[in-house]
Amino acid sequence: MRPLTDAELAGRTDLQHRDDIERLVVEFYRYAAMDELLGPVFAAAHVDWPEHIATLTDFWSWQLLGERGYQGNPLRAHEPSHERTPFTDAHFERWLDLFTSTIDEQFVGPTAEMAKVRARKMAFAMRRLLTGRHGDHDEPTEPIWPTTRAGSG
Ligand code: HEM
Repeated sequence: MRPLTDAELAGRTDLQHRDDIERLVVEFYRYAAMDELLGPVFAAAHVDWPEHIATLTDFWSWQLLGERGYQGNPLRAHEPSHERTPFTDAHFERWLDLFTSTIDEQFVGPTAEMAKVRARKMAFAMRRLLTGRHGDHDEPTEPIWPTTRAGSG
């Protein structure tokens, strides 16, 4: 990713609406799909991009804006299978690097900060659950997702 110009930095806003979340998701997967490490994972999964982008927009709109809508099971979606070898630490690190730098490139503000914190917690928790390892000492050990759905209680 190239360094941002002053004009680009000045033009950033926070993640406020579903449209912003969708833009984040689109930009993130643009980088992820082209990435030398992550790209082959998505290619091997034969990802239906319009559907995946809609699902991930639902997921992050739930996480960051509290909107209902996401119906999936993220952990199951990342389990190794006969078609997919397990993700390594390098995959998780790259995923997090790209997600964080996409946010910094496009957005600034409290929700953008929360997105980075949530992504980091979820990536470490997901890694721990999928690999059975306990990971770094300073990483969170609380449940992977907020246990209540937005609007459920
Ligand atoms: C090692 C890093 C990661 C890789 C390589 C990866 C890759 C994938 C792939 C291949 C899918 C399935 C797409 C499809 O079949 O359409 C998927 C789904 C998904 N991923 Fe990841 N992912 C990673 C980390 C994460 C993290 C850390 C999060 C959450 C913060 C996340 C959130 C999701 C969600 C919500 C789905 C959709 C699940 C559903 O179907 O409901 N991923 N990911």
